[in-house]
Order: sequence, then structure tokens, then C-alpha cells
Amino acid sequence: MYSVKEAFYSLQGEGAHAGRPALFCRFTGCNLWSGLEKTRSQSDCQFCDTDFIGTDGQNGGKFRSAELLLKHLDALWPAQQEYKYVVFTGGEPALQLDDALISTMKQAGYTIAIETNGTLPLPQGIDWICVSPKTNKPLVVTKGNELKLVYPQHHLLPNQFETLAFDHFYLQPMDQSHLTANQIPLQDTQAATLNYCLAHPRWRLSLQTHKMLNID
Ligand SMILES: C[S@@+](CC[C@H](N)C(=O)[O-])C[C@H]1O[C@@H](n2cnc3c(N)ncnc32)[C@H](O)[C@@H]1O
Ligand SMILES: Nc1nc2[nH]cc(C(=O)O)c2c(=O)[nH]1
Ligand code: SF4
Ligand SMILES: [Mg+2]
Repeated sequence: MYSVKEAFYSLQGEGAHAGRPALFCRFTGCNLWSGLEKTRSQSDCQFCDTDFIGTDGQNGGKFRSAELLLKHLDALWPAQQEYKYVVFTGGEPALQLDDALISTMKQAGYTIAIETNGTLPLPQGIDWICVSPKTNKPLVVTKGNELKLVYPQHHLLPNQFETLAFDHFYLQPMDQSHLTANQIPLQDTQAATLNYCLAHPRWRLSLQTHKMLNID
């Protein structure tokens, strides 16, 4: 059974594929936070910008098989158009993405991407792996296509990730506009991030362009 909070067709807003049309499948649940505001300050990830509780979002639901989920998702791709690209996110998609769903999506022509916190093992066959570290718990996914660190996180410094086997290294300014406590204005985290990139050219800036465009 797959639990999906929401699914939508939009543009990848972040990282190396920013601007690319993509189907997003947002799975329910995460291993680093319950998603309940009352537990945010005690959780392993305290700045999450996403509601991943339940199955009540747009095109959300429970799916008994990979075939049923494929059918549901594929209906959101523009008719008769190729270049099919699906981004599995969440919540933490590594809790639910499995071999059956990967092979079913591939048979239907999809290139498969994942947005993961990197603390759980991944199935084989994912075409684009984006790891976004959150805690000092050991990273299980130490290679992939892009490492996209939300910046700044005081306990995580960019240089501790630079030697990992990723093709691209991005810093993404921490958005805190959804938080009630201890806010640093977004323009300040943006300035800190771009200044870090200018001083450390191993890193590139990733902006959450979907928020600027006011799209999903
Ligand atoms: C909501 S997470 C879901 C996927 C996975 N659990 C993860 O953390 O990578 C999707 C992306 O949004 C980023 N993100 C979450 N909260 C953010 C925030 N407040 N500001 C900037 N990026 C954020 C995450 O780092 C991750 O790259
Ligand atoms: N447009 C858009 N791009 C995204 N890239 C990663 C996202 C995510 O929440 O995982 C996301 C998202 O929520 N929307
Ligand atoms: S790991 Fe990802 S989904 Fe989980 S709380 Fe953090 S940002 Fe949100
Ligand atoms: Mg998002």
C-alpha cells in the first residue's frame, strides 16, 4: 500500500533540474519529523516547509499496488506527451518507494527522480538522486547526482559533504516564512547562501523558484 499526500504536475523548482516539467508524487510521512507543529522543535528536522500528513491533498490517496499508483499519476501527465519525469518526494519517499513502483514507472516511460534526506537506503534504478542532509545522524546515501543542502544549518557545514560522490553541490536558502519562532528573514538566508557560494565555488545557489512563481 502506498500513501500519497498529494500529486501534481508542475515545474521542478529547485536544484539542477529547476525549470523542468515534472510530476510530483508526495508520499505521506517522514522519519525525521511527525509533521505535527507541536513536535517540530524536538524533531530531527525543524524547518520543513511541507505538509506531509495524511492523504487529503490534491490527487492524494491510498494505492494498493504500483500499477494503480502509476495509473493515477500518469493521468496527470499531458496527453500524448513524452519526456515523462516523475519526482518522488514527501515526507520521506525512501519510506515507500520500492522496486515494484520503480519498474512500473519505468515501463511506462518515466525517468525517475527522488528528493531524499539521505538517512534511509534507496532501491536501485532511480535516475536522479537528490540528497538533502538534515541531521548529524550518518548519511546512508553517500553518492548520487546532487547534494542540496539547506543553508544555514548550524550543525551541518557544507565542507563536511564536499568529498562525497555527488556530481553537483547546491546550497538552498532556508525559507522560514512558515515558522512561528526564531525567524531569520528569507532575504538574509539568501544573502548568507550566495555569499557562501561566492567564497566557496564548489557550491552553487539553488533558489526555490516555484515559490517565486507561486506555483505548486
Ligand atoms: C520537503 S523535502 C521532502 C524530501 C526529503 N524528506 C528531504 O528532506 O529531502 C523537499 C525539499 O525541500 C527542502 N526544504 C524543506 N524545507 C525547506 C525550507 N524551509 N527551506 C528551503 N528548503 C527546504 C528539503 O531540504 C528538500 O530538498
Ligand atoms: N515545484 C516544486 N519543486 C519542488 N522540488 C522539490 C520539491 C519538494 O517539495 O520536494 C518541490 C515542490 O514542492 N514543488
Ligand atoms: S526530512 Fe524532508 S520531509 Fe522530513 S521533515 Fe525534513 S524537510 Fe520535511
Ligand atoms: Mg517543496
